[in-house]
Amino acid sequence: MQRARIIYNPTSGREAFKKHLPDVLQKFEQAGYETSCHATTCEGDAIDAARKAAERGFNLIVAAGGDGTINEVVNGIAGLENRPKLAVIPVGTTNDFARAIGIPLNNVLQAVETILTGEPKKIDIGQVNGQYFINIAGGGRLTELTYEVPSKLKTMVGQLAYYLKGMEMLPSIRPAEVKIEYDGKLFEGEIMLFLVSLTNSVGGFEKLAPDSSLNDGMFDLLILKKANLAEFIRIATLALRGDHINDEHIIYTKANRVKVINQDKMQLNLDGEYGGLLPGEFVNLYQHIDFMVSADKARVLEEE
Ligand SMILES: Nc1ncnc2c1ncn2[C@@H]1O[C@H](COP(=O)(O)OP(=O)(O)OP(=O)(O)O)[C@@H](O)[C@H]1O
Repeated sequence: MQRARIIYNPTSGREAFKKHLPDVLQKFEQAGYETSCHATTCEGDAIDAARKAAERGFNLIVAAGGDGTINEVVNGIAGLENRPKLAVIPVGTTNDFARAIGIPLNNVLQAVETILTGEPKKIDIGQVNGQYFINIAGGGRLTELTYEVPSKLKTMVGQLAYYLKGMEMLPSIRPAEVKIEYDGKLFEGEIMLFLVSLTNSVGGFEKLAPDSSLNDGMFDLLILKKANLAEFIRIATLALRGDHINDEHIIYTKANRVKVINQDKMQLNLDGEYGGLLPGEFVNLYQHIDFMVSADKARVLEEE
């Protein structure tokens, strides 16, 4: 008998998941899973809950929440030898990862249907300084705006909140002096930000890392070198269409390992949350987690 554990964040998004819970449980039961659930109680609780579920032999963990909840569930199991499969029901404010694996957003029952008709696929995740990430990591003042946006504002206006906060911060953004080693190459100089990404859709910029693949063992590394305000606005506009990658201020390349050594104090951003201070070495863990992806996405991944 297959066993599934649903770990859901009751505060996520518009708190819409709970009313669907009986239907969700029933659908997983009908599909042959003996299913139970756990509502997270505070920040970090999904890490513990996921680890316990893995240790108790659940075959599938279903994370219901936003990117923050999936990140925690992954952090709970990524270090274990025997890792259950993961599935995602996206009900958060930002659901970049669910979008990347083809799970429909903001429709709980459709998401469940997609999971149950989908396939497990081995997907890369990232590791840095003992922590794991699923979408993106980065550093530089500009990346800090993701956690300076108050969550109430996030829920109310979604992605727009990031842009507004970004506009407000722009004039105060200072470059930072760094050394970045990536797969044997070295960049040394002042940067506005660097990003190490696993998926191509980041904070509403769907073409920020246009070449990223979910299962090739490589990050997309993007470095934005020192730029003035006018240059920065021009590059951000290009980035909306994915046309930023040939700009002279940008380094955009694939890398399996990225080591960042900072001269100035620099915070690490992991999947949009504060992840401690840099320096750090980012390692791509090749096909480390089995995620249930949509049938369409499974076909695309097989063809890549
Ligand atoms: N019971 C709880 N009370 C308060 N916070 C919680 C609770 N359970 C989980 N959390 C925290 O809420 C954070 C955000 O959750 P999550 O990502 O699921 O939803 P979101 O905020 O709607 O979406 P996103 O993070 O994608 O913007 C998580 O990082 C988690 O630590």
